[in-house]
Amino acid sequence: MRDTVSILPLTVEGLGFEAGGKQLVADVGFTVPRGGITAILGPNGSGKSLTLRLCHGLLEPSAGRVAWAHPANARHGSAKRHAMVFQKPVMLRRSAEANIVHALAAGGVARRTRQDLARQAMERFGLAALATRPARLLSGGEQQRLAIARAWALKPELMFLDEPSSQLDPGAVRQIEAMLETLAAEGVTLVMATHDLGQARRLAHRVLFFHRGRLIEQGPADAFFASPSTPEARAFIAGELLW
Ligand SMILES: Nc1ncnc2c1ncn2[C@@H]1O[C@H](COP(=O)(O)OP(=O)(O)OP(=O)(O)O)[C@@H](O)[C@H]1O
Repeated sequence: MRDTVSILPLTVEGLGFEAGGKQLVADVGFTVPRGGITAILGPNGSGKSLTLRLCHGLLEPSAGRVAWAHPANARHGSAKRHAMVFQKPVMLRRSAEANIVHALAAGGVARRTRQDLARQAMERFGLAALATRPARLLSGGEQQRLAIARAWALKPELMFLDEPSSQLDPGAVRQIEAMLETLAAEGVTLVMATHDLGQARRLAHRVLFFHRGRLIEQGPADAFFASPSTPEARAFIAGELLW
């Protein structure tokens, strides 16, 4: 049985990442409390994806730290209490449902419950009709919904999402947003990089705004959009080209 002590808040302090002699992320600090949706905004190449990967443990920071309130629970067996969904979902060459079963197996879930949990996840997000279809033949939007359902099946407390709907048509974007709202309403904490300002306005409670590898502004989403305090954020919101 899962330990129910929360891994949140997540505290990031002085986070830095260097590669190829370049400082790509520098001196990043923020806290993610329990609940709500945090949008990570910023122009191309500003360090959003790297920050998500550093927080999820896919990269080792070259400076600073990523601290979970209850570190022992951040990794539970091989199943983490935080999950990550990528811009382009990676699907195995098997059915949609088998992709979830595989993730549950990799996450250390007992064999006898995997099938039921996979089915629940498919039903939860209206994917039951796709269960036996080869996952790689699903549309982009269907694959992304499956990727989110697959992450959800492992019962994460927090989900990192890297541009989860950037390659989808408006209808599929709406479906993904509805899924994210459902997850947030269920109490899953979401941290999401997005280019889509409309999406951030619709979904986010908090904003982290990155520019050139630095977190230069953060706060409640309403305040960020109504009165950004840095010229860079003002320009970004106004749709002016930034680099
Ligand atoms: N492993 C790496 N080695 C060297 N440079 C890297 C590496 N990973 C990312 N970068 C560079 O670091 C910078 C930040 O990358 P990151 O992917 O975090 O940007 P981003 O804000 O997510 O951008 P986008 O909005 O375009 O996805 C970019 O200039 C990128 O080319």
